[in-house]
Formats: sequence, C-alpha cells, structure tokens
Amino acid sequence: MIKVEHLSKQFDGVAVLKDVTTEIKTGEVVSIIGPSGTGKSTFLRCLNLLETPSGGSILIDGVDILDKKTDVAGIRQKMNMVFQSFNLFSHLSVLDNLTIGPVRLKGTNKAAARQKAMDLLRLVGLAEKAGNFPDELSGGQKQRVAIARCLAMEPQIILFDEPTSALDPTMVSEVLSVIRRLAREGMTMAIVTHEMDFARDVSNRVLYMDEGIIYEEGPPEQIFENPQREKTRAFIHRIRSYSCRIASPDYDLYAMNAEIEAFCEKQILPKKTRDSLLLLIEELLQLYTPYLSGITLDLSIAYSEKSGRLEVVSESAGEKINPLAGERLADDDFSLAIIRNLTESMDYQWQGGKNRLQFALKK
Ligand SMILES: Nc1ncnc2c1ncn2[C@@H]1O[C@H](COP(=O)(O)OP(=O)(O)OP(=O)(O)O)[C@@H](O)[C@H]1O
Repeated sequence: MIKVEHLSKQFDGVAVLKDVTTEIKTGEVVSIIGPSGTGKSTFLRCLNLLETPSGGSILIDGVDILDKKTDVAGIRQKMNMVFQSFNLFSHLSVLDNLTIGPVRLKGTNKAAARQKAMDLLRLVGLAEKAGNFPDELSGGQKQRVAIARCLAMEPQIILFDEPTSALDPTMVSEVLSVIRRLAREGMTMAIVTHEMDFARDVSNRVLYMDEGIIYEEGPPEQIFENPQREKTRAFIHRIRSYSCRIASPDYDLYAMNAEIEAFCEKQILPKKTRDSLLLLIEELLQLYTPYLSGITLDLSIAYSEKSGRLEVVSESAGEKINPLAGERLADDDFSLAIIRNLTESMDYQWQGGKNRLQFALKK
C-alpha cells in the first residue's frame, strides 16, 4: 500500500531522516519506536506531507505522492492522522467536529454525516458526549473523539503520532483500547508510540528508529524478545551505561570512583549494589596492575533498568591478556576470590584482537 524509498528530510541543513526505506501493507499495524528526537514523528509527518521530504520517494498504491501534481488534500484523507495534542476544533461540538470534514471536504450530505458520526461516537464509547464541547471532556475522551473524527473521513490508513503522550496515565488505556479494537477490525495503522507493551501486542511489525534511519525492523517477538542489533537491545532493555578509559598506571582512581558513584545515584541503585560494584572494579584493577603500564583499558558498566542486571566489561587491545588466569596470578589470589564472590558470571574472550572480560554482578 505504502512504499517508502530512501526518504530523507533536513531541517536547516540538519539531516533528521537520513535514508528510510520501508513498506506498509494493507491491514498491517506498524509501530514505530525509538529514542526521542530520532525522527519518528518527522517520518510520519512526511508520509502525509505535513512535512515536505528533502529526497526519496513515497508511493501509495504505486503513485508517487511527491509528484508536484499530487492532490495533497486527497492524500491526507487517505492517510488521516491522529495527533498527540488532539487538534479538535474547540468552538465546535463533538458531533460537529466529526461532521465538518465529511460535509466540507467530501461533500457528504449533513444527515448521512451525522448518522455516521453517531455510529463512530458509539464505537469509541462517547455517543453521550455528542452535544458537548471539547473543553468539557477529559484528555482521554478528547483523544477518542479525535480518533472518531479521523475515522469519519474513511481513511485507508491511520497515522498515530504519539496518541497517548499528552494524557494522564489513568487515561492511556481507554485510548489504547480503542486503537486495539481498530487493529482487530483490520484497520491499517502506523503508530509512533512510547508505550512498549502496547506496541508489542498490537503490531504486526515494529520499526526501531535511531538517528534518522530504521535501525532494525521485524515482528514484535524479534524486536522485544530477541533484538538482533546492539542499539535496539540497549533501548529495549533500557540499558544505561558508563564508560571510562584507563591509559596508565597513574590513573585517577578517586575521580573514576566518584563518576561511578554518580552513575549509580542517577540509576537509583541501592547502596549495597553500588558498594559491590565499586569493590568489583577495585579488585579487577588490582588484577590488571601488572599490565597497566603496557595497555589501555576500556571499562564500561551497563545497567538494564528492565531486568536490573548490572554488567561490567573491560577491554584491552594488544597482547593476549587474561588477568583472571594469567601467570602472574597466585593460585589463592585474594582479589579473584572477592570477584568470584561478587559476581554470578564471568567470562573471558579474545575477540577481534581484543581481550574482553565480562562480569555480571550478583543481585
Ligand atoms: N519543523 C521543524 N523544524 C526544525 N527542526 C525540527 C522540526 N521538526 C522536528 N525537528 C527536529 O527534528 C528532530 C526529530 O524530531 P522528531 O519529532 O521527528 O523526533 P521523534 O523521534 O518523534 O522524537 P520524540 O519521541 O521525542 O517525539 C528533533 O531534533 C527536532 O527538534
């Protein structure tokens, strides 16, 4: 139905969409997820020409809508959009909000438009509010009216731009339930959302966007349970990380510890976890002491908000060194015993010319 090829968009010379290629088929529900500011809304707004793309093509049923002769109003009817901020006409009643489009833009007669509007208000559970004005409704009710108004134009696809972001948490589920119902009824939809559980169970396909490209796409089981690429994994598992480089034996241990403490505080980690982490790093560096004059050590800490897992990874290039098993290690090394006690797993690998040691802290 929609084929997007090499789509790009720049604002004042800054590339927000770099090279987006994808397809949305009839009946599909596609969720678009990713970190803030990566171009998700811009992508959606380009699809129905609220933004003019800088390059690439958008084909709808084989017709290139970037062609100058395109009927833009017609495109927006076909691909109607539901906005974060509802965009209802505040001076019109709920019913009139639903009929104005079909009457003015599609030439539907008033009685038929009212009939249809009432059916749609029933569908979203708001027939009772037909005579009210938008200001008399809650946020969740306004958004359900906005969805009904969108449906009144009989679009072939609905584009949802963060439909629940402006709502109180208590009102999110009433809006998501309506969207779920539309999905069950076979409506084609593209949904930019930060509601991960919703994206997982409503979509046929998920696009993970990062820095202006579709970094990974796949069925929800892949993206949410088994993401294939690193940034997707970090996003899905809400991994927060800290890293530093130790380039000589005279590194500033106090500054590094202070940064690690600040990182732990930001992640609201319990004091016990923070102390274990600091001890693990201290003992690890103790094992590395004999080597530090000849190597550069990259140390990183990754904390998954979702699973609560805390990992420490150290990497060094150059000669093959495993301080957990090196010749310079005494059999009963005290540091190694402490590290074993603090961790639930430790693993050494020699990968691409690099030594990589990975530890998972006990919970
Ligand atoms: N009209 C505009 N003029 C200039 N810059 C813009 C415009 N619209 C968006 N941007 C910039 O483009 C970038 C991407 O914005 P966009 O809203 O598409 O991101 P997003 O992934 O939807 O983010 P969020 O999840 O926070 O809504 C941002 O840096 C934003 O400031």
